[in-house]
Amino acid sequence: MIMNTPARSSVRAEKLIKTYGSGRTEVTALRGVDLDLASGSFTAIVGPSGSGKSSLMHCLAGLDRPSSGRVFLGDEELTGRPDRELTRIRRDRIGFVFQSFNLLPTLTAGENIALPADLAGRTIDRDWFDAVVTSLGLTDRLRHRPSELSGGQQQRVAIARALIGRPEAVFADEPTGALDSRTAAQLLSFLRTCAQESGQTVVMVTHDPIAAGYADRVLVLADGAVVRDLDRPTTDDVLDALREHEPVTA
Ligand SMILES: Nc1ncnc2c1ncn2[C@@H]1O[C@H](COP(=O)(O)OP(=O)(O)OP(=O)(O)O)[C@@H](O)[C@H]1O
Repeated sequence: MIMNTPARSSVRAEKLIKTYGSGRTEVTALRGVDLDLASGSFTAIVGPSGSGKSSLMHCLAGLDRPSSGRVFLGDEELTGRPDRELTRIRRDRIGFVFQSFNLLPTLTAGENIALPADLAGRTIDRDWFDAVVTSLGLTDRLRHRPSELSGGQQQRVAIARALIGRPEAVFADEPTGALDSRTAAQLLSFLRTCAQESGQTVVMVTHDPIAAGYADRVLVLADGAVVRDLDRPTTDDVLDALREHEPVTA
């Protein structure tokens, strides 16, 4: 009998707890999250505002440290490492798209996209650069500076920058927030291709059930815990799961 090999684990978290502040102002953003995302998977994290989505992504991407628990990228543990090593792992193996695009205003779009690879001293694969830029519709915008681009174009430059080094894990916080529906659909299809064809592990936070419908797996977060784990859900499945966990309003 042929056994299916279990998918290789890429991003893993054990008993993640994240609290901010202390004493009377203490807020618990994550309450013991366990997570295992396979290489080449595309996962969407959804949930009400304040449910802990950004906190979870920041801990998984090594941008913030959990209060307790462990985070792994492949076989390497991120938790407990000195800042210098975390910075190296992030630079070499992780791409991150922030809600605020964090583009450098004095550089052109093309230079912004190439910057992380340049800083890491890596040569950029021209074919891959062209594929990313074309899929994101940025070919005729490469010489523009961020101030000369629309919000959606700046968002796409930030996404191209995160993808250009072909990192094994890509984390995107609301990547379609500033995009019209056609450009959003193009981007989501491209992220899915990155997962399926390049084996990259893609994790995205989104408020949009349609965007979540592009993912293989949707995790619903509520009050700092994963309350649903949906396998290839439709947009309606995501909407239903979100409705179940809407915060009760008076
Ligand atoms: N730096 C911080 N200091 C104090 N509290 C914080 C901080 N960051 C987040 N929180 C709190 O932690 C909880 C989870 O926040 P988080 O940003 O992770 O939620 P989210 O699901 O991403 O929200 P949104 O969808 O509104 O972006 C919230 O109650 C928030 O107020």
